Amino acid sequence: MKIFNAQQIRDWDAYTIAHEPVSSLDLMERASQAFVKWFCNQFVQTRPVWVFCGKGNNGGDGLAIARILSTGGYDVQVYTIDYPGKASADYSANLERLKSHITPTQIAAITDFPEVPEQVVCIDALLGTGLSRPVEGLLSEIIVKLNSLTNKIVSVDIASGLYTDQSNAQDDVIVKPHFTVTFQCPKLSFMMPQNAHFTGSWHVVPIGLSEEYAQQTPASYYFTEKKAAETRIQPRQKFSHKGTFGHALLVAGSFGKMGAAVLSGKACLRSGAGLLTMHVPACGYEIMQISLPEAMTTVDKHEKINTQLPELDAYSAVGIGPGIGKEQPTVELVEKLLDTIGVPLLIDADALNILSENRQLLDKLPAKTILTPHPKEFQRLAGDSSNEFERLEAGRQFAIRHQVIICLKGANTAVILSNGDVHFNSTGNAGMATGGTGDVLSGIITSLLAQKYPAEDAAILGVYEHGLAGDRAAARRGQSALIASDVVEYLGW
Ligand SMILES: NC(=O)C1=CN([C@@H]2O[C@H](COP(=O)(O)OP(=O)(O)OC[C@H]3O[C@@H](n4cnc5c(N)ncnc54)[C@H](OP(=O)(O)O)[C@@H]3O)[C@@H](O)[C@H]2O)[C@@H](O)CC1
Ligand SMILES: [K+]
Repeated sequence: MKIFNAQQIRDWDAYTIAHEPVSSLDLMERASQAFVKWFCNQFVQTRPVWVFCGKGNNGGDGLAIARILSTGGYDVQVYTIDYPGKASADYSANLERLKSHITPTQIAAITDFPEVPEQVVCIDALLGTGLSRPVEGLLSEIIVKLNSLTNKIVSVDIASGLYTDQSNAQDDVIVKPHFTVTFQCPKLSFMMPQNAHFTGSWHVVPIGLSEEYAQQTPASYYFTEKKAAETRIQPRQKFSHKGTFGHALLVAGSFGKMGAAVLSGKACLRSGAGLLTMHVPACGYEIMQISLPEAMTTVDKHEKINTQLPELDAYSAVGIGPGIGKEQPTVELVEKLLDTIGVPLLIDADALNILSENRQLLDKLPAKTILTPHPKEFQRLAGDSSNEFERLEAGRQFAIRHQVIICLKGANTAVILSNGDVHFNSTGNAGMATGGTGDVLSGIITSLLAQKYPAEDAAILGVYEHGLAGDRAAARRGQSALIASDVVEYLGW
């Protein structure tokens, strides 16, 4: 699913109005009905609903939502806010329509803000995607009040005060909703961990905006859901054999960190590679043979670290990094690998740190190499950023400059392609913030590369399936108990 920016969303709206055709007032009605449908599934009719409306179209939605809920039997009160600025035409039209159902109360000063009983669900329809500047004055006082309540808050389209596609300042006043019900597509700002408090649990509801516009309008940002991920899966043919599915090489492990090698190796096999060879230091030989009998093992001459590059001819993809450490002989191994590799490559963990500390190696990265940094590793690679929008932009510039693919790990892992397009992942949960899950991801993606998946598909699908396995595991045992081995256990597609 494409993620459009605020201007594109306005254009999408206008395109739909012109081409469907539909009046903007009817489109607002459709959006409001879609919101109400979600709302009625979430909150029973006995919950009183108070709607706080600004004067733009977001406020217009609020008025229409209030009317529809009231017609549907909810006990609804409406608060309009008296602040400088002109009301939109559809807001005014909906205010007229509302009057035969509900008499709104105007808030002219913060002292007019009502006492809100505990049971009330508050709907935030103050400002939407038309936000153009920080919220000030009475509107900001109202947001502060709303945020001080213990009541459930549901934001219409986007939390009031939150920008759609740019970073807010640290001290901006923004609603902190429990839920956001957003129209037609997720918003870029929802993808940023810094905004988690300002989205709550967010849900996209379709409002029938033009499919044609969505298809023909280029976007730089995408949200990878089930369908987008599954279309990338290559079905296995009946007459295939293990040679069909490639031979992966994982260079992993060091003394005390053989677990990283085991986890990535297991994940690699569970992700469909025909054959797997693990290259590990001598101390890891028995560990690998016992814990991963399905894999072959080549051992380094060094007891504790990897120093030698195995002959690469036999392999269809290579993954390097989990648990390897940063000793000088390992740095040399990474350099030699970059000088000689002719098959798809994944670089993770300490191999990324080696790149950060030996920056001349960056110029040797083969095109479409997949890098899987967590935020700290990414910072070492690409430098500091003052917020997550800036960090994402730094990631795009890095990916374009070096022609690599970056999986920037976190909630909604961002897969940044070498043309700068970003695919945010929809799966995964906070239980996966535990040691070893990154090693699992490396194994999955290396496996897909070995099976000749295009690098973009390997990254996007690998990240999706990794998160999905984590979600299955969390559903079975809860987030706190989740460990990386569980993610491997629940892989499967
Ligand atoms: N897209 C769709 O398909 C559909 C969208 N719909 C709905 O429309 C919403 C977008 O509507 P919208 O453009 O009228 O924006 P919204 O945020 O309500 O108000 C903008 C007004 O507020 C003003 N303003 C800006 N910042 C301000 C501030 N800090 N403090 C005070 N005022 C501020 C701004 O002033 P200006 O920037 O022009 O000076 C302008 O006058 C969208 O979120 C969704 O709910 C659905 O109804 C139907 C389908
Ligand atoms: K809002």
